[in-house]
Amino acid sequence: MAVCKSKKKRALLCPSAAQACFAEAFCEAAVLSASDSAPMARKFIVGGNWKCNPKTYKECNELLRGWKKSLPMVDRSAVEVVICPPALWLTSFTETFEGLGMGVCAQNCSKTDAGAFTGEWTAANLVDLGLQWTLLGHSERRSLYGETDEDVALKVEKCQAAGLNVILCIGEKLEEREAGKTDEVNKRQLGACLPKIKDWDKVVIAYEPVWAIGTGKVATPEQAEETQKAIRAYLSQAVSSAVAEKVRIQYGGSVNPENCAELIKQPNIDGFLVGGASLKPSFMDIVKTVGPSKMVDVWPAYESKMEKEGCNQAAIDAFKYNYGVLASGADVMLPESKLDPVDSLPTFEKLKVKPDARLLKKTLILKLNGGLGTGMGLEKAKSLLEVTEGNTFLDLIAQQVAWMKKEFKTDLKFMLMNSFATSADTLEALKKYTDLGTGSDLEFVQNKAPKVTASDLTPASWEKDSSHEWCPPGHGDLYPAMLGSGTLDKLLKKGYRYMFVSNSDNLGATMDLKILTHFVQSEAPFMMEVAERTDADKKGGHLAQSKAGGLLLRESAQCPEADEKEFQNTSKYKFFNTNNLWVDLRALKNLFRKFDGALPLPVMKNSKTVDPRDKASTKVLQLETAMGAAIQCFPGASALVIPRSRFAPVKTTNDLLALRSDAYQLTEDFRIVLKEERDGVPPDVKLDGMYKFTDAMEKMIPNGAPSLVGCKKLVVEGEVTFAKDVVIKGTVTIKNTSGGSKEVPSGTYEDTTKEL
Ligand SMILES: O=C(CO)COP(=O)(O)O
Repeated sequence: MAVCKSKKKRALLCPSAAQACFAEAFCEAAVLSASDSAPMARKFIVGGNWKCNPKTYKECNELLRGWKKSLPMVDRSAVEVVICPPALWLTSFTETFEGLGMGVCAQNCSKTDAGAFTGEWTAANLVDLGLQWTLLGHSERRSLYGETDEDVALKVEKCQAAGLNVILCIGEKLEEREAGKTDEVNKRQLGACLPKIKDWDKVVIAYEPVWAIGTGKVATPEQAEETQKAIRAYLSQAVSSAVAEKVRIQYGGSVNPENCAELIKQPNIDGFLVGGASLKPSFMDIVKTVGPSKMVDVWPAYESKMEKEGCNQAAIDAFKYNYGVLASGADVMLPESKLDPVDSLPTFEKLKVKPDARLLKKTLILKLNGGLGTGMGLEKAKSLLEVTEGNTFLDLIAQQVAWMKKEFKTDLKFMLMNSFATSADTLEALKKYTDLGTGSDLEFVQNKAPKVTASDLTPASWEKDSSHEWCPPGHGDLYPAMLGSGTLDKLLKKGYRYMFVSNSDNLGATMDLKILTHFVQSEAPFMMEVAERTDADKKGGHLAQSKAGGLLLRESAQCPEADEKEFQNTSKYKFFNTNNLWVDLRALKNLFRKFDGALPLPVMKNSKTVDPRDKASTKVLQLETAMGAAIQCFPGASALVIPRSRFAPVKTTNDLLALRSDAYQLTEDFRIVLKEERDGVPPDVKLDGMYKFTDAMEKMIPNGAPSLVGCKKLVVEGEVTFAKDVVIKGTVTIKNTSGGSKEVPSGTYEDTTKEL
C-alpha cells in the first residue's frame, strides 16, 4: 500500500518589528502540523470499539493517559485512529481525543429522524455535537438487537444525509463460512446499503467475521485477505473500480499486538476494528505497528548522539518531545473553533496592590542572552551592541540591577541564560560589575539540539565541521536548561520562589515591585505581560482563550488559512506577548513532574542548510520552542496588560536607529523608554536594505541619529548620510537614486518626500 506522506505546511510570517521580540526566532519557521495529507492511496485506519466498556469513567481516562506516551511513535500521516466509546461518554472525551489526535466514533445511531423514538439518537444529533463518525451494523447489533440489513441501510442513508462518516460492519457467521457462504453474506449485507451511498468518502467498511469476534480465533492473514479482496471486487463490479480502489476496508475480530503485523501486510487490509485489545494500554502497539513513526527506528541514534555530546537528561527529554512531535506529525493547528478571544485583563495602571519589597528576596531576575547579533551583522552576543552614550545592552542591564539594589535596599538575585556562543564574551564584559556575581551564580547555559536531516529525519551529520550538526533550541529551552543545569533546584533550595524573565534586548523590562506583588498575591503559577496589538502587530501572534480552558498563544503558522482574517483582527484578539514573563518556580518544578520531564510546548520547525553559509549543503530542520507558549501548560496562568514603556525590543537597525534618537530617553533607573509625547508609539523607521548591518547604519549617522521625537514614519531609500541637526516630523521619505552617497542637509523635514 502506498501512503502519501505529503504534508501541507505554511511558513510563519515575519512579525512586525514591535512583536519581533517574540517571534524572531521563528521567522522562516513553521509550526509542526500533520494537517490534511491528501492521500493518493488509501490511508490506514484503526478503530477501537470499546463496546459497553470500561466500567467507569475513571478507567477510560487512565487508558487515554497511558496511550499518550506512545503517540510520538505513531506517524499520523500514515494512520488515522478513531475510538468508539459508549454513547454516554461520547462528548465528555472529545477534547482529550483531539489532544491525542484521534477521532471519536459513536457505536450506533437511529434509522429515523428526530421524533418520539425513546432511547434513540439521530445521525444529525451526533453531527450537532461535533462528532464525525459512527459504527453501523456491528454484528452484536444485528444478532442481539435484531437489526436487519434494511435497518442498517436506512441508518446509512441518515448518516449520508447528515454528513456523518460511517464504519459499516459486515461479516459472516461460522456456519455461513463453513457452508461456503462468506462472500454471499458480505455481498448481501453490503448490497443492501449500496443504493443509499452517494458519498463514498464518508464510508469505511469493516469486515468482521462473527466467529472471530471476541473469541481469540483470528482469521488468518490469507483468509482475511481473500475475503476483503472479494469485497473490493464486488464493489468494483457493483459500484465502480474507482470506488473499489479508494474505499478502506478494515479487518476486525481478535486483532491484537501480536497478530496485527502479518495482517496489515495484506494488500486489501487497510486497518483494523479492534474490540477487546482496544481496552488495553497495548492498543497503541497495534496503531504503532500499522503506522510507525521515525521515532521507533531513529530515536536511539539521537539519544546516543546527545549522550556522547554530554547533553543532560532534561535536554534529551525536551528534544525527544520535540522530535516526537515532528516524527508523528501531530496536529497543533489552532482554528477559530477552538478559541475565544480574551476580552478583558487586569491592566498595570489599575493594579491596586501595595508593593511588598520583601518579595524581592525570593525573586530571581533573569535575562535571556543567548542571541547572537548575526541578523545585524555582529559576530558576538547581541547584547554587546552599543545602544546609547557608549553603553551596551549589558552595561545598561548591569546598571539597572545596581540601581534596583540601591533603590530597594536589598540584594537582588540576577542571572543570565547564555548560549555557548555568548557565554565567554558576556562574562568578560560583565567582569567590571563585580557585585553582579560570577560563574554559575551569574549564568546558566542554554542547551544545544541536534539538527534533523530534512529528507529522512535522521540526525544531520557534517564531517567538515561537526559543530554545524547542533543548533540552539529556541528560548523555550529556558525551562529544560534551568532544570538540567541544576539551577532550578539550587534556586528552590535557597528559597527563591519567583522568576521575572525578559529578553536582554528589551531595556524597558525591569523589575517592577507592583507587578511582582500582584503576581504573588494572585497565586497564578505563570503570568505574561501583554501589550495591546496595533495594526503594525497584526501579523504577529496573539493571546487567546482555549475553549478547553486556559490561556494560550497562537502564532501565525498555527492558524489555518481560512481563519487568517480573524487572526489579524486586532479588535478581536487584542493582546500580544511581550516576552516579559513571571514564573512561580515551584509550579514549574511540579509541571516537570506532571509531564515526565518535558513541557509539551508547540514545536516550530526552522528550515535551513546544515552549514548556514553553504546553501548547497544538506537541508536540515531545526526544532525550536518559545518560552511564552508555556502559558498553555500552567493551569491558572494569567496575563497583565502593560504600557508599551515596558516593551522596547531591538531586532533590526530600524529599531536601533529609533532607540538612539531623541524619541527615547534614558531614565534614572537606566531604562530606555519612549518619551511621553510619543504616547507609547515608537517611530516607524524603514531603512534601505543596505543598512541592515550596524556598521553601515553607523556610517549613515556620523553625527548621531536625526531627531525623531516628532516622527511618525521615516523611510530611507538609497545611500545617504545625515548631517548634524536633522529633524524629522510626521511621515518623511528620503530618496537618493543617484547611485552614489548623498548628504541629508541640516534642517527640518515634515510630511515630505525629499529627493537628494
Ligand atoms: O467486534 C469487534 C470490533 O468491533 C472485534 O472485537 P474483538 O477484537 O474483541 O474480537
